[in-house]
Amino acid sequence: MLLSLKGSFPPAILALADGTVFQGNSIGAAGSTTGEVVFNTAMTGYQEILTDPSYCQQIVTLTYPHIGNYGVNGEDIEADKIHAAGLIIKDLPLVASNFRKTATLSEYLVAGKTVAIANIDTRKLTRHLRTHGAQNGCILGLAAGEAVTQALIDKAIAAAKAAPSMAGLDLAKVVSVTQTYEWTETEWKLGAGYGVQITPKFHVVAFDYGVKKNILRMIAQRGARITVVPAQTPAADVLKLKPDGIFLANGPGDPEPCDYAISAVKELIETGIPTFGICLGHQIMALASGAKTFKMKFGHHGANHPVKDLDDGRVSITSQNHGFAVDEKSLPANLRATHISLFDNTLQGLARTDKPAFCFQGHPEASPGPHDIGYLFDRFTALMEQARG
Ligand SMILES: NC(=O)CC[C@H](N)C(=O)O
Repeated sequence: MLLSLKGSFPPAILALADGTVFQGNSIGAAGSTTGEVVFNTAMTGYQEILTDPSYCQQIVTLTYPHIGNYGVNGEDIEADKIHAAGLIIKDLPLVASNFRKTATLSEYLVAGKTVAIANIDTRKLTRHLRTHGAQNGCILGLAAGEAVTQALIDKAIAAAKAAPSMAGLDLAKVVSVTQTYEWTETEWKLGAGYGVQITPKFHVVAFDYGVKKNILRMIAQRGARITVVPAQTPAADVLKLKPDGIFLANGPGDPEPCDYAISAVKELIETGIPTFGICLGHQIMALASGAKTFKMKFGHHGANHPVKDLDDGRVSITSQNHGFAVDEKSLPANLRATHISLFDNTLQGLARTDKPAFCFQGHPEASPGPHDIGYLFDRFTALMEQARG
């Protein structure tokens, strides 16, 4: 099976900035891509991962060996296009089968102009990234009939070395929308697909730093109509919309240079409007409250990360995708730790002690992943109920 696949796809090269080179097959668009190479351990959900805007300028390695088994469909998307800079997998099965399948993974990557490599030793690559840390890389996907040469390998290494470092990059404003829009779509149900919120109880304003659609669906499911605003919207413009709650989205890049977001959030939290942040939104809430963030060695990217709720001891299995984290030692007096990662004890959740504002580093919306920590969305709606009195 593998042999016939190898024969039907042109060669591809993956080069890391430290000069490590892998050779495999190009299963996506022909061409070249660069980005920070990270690994994700989720067993399913490659379409949600590829479309997650938080992967902008990152090349994702999937550690699960068979990727593409169920093809792709029109529903499992977290944004309207692929945001990951590239994809690295071990084995692309020749047969993709699912009742919702509309195309194969390879067709989807080509249509989405995404460069991708298969048939490399993803275990070896992952061990390398774990030992040496996430680093920049380049995938060269050759055209049919082209052969790998030393000149092409050197070109890929040079491109990997020249790619910008993720630390210091403000990408939230790059992926954010430019126009405000309304959101009413609710969660997916087997047989019915996505629903619509027709009787909203709350109005939530969501900052789009690179928002995943399933976050908006889960907020809408709980009775909100949502106005999604561009990342650089000033606090005064948000207040004019008279929100019952404010949501700070996930997003790509380093949170520290997002000064526009940090100052708007600082001002908004002070008003006492209930505020909830996820991932980049969590990091921005922490920075707006006076804490500090740092770049992790290889981050958390997966769908099986145990996280402990420090208030009740409950452990949830969570979806994760972050390369930066909030430094626990930097927490000011009005910010308290609510959750920690049981993998490495890093901070996973925070709450303000003086305002109805809280945030979470992982992904309670899953997509892909388990729904254990979906209770955080209920906490947000409970805060909006309380604020109403
Ligand atoms: N998913 C996210 O929002 C990621 C946040 C940030 N870009 C990080 O890598 O830590």
